[in-house]
Amino acid sequence: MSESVIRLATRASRLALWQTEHVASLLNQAGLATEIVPMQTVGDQVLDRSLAKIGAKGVFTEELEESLRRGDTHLAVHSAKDVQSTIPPDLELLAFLEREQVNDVVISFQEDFDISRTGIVLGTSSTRRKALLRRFYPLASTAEARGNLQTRVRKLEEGQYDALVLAYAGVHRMGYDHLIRHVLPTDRFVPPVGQGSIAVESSRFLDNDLKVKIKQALDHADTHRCLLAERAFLRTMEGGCSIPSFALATLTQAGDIRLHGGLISLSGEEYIDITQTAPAAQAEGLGMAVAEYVLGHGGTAILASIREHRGEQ
Ligand SMILES: NCc1[nH]cc(CCC(=O)O)c1CC(=O)O
Repeated sequence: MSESVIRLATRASRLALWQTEHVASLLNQAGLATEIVPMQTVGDQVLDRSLAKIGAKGVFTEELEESLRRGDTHLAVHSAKDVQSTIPPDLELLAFLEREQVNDVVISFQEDFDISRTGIVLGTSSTRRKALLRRFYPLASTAEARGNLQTRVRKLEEGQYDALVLAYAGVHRMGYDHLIRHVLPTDRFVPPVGQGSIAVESSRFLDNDLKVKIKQALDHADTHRCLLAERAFLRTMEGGCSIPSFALATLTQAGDIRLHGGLISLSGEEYIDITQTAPAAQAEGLGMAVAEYVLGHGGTAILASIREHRGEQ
């Protein structure tokens, strides 16, 4: 095998492979040869519990990071949403790919599906989606839906739920657009940090010239700036994927960053959010400021009650 082939660590799900093939094709266009190395993560193996209950950080990333450390692979390709807010010191996030539409969507095989109807069952395992649904669609109930997208869509087709609530990015990439019945608005269903972008991670010790080439081929500067703000928000919230926090950064026409972030209680009753704007160079400070506002205006109490609730289970 030639030394110059870039080995890409990825989960083995079809969505992860699609995303990694996308990364590979951008690298190939830049003249870099690639090889895809699929692997299983804890998140792929433990399917009988919600992610909140598995609890461990990095359920979809740790095995990929271990492979970077061993030098078995050069890059790990993740859904940005699945990447922990703090990266271990021997690793770094090299690039964020241009973001796909960020919305959550509702998919169903029922052509006349209406989310406002009484008594419908929505499949989701996300604490954020469950809480937002309780707040905005209190007539619906939710049921656990773990597993990769194909598994969830099969369960939907079998009638285990009336509909699934999912990220548009995954639905679109897997070719399920024809099942979309509602596109949930981002001002209410604010997405989780990173949704819709692909993150590329490497060892800090990867050759510097190669890092520069990889960044040039993959990184989308505007997305990267937005993700810096969102990830600083998440770090300050000390949330991780099991906390129903949300944050969406966008660029204004003037080139500033606008960050809408918040937190919702599990019952959906309490909802704290704020939008702030700052110059793009202060992306991380903006993320911290929005999180500090949320924590200081009831967020700390919500987090404490979520932890207490977890302790009881
Ligand atoms: N948590 C699983 C996961 N990780 C990334 C995506 C979709 C792609 C993305 O959000 O970037 C999904 C599925 C979903 O939330 O519906």
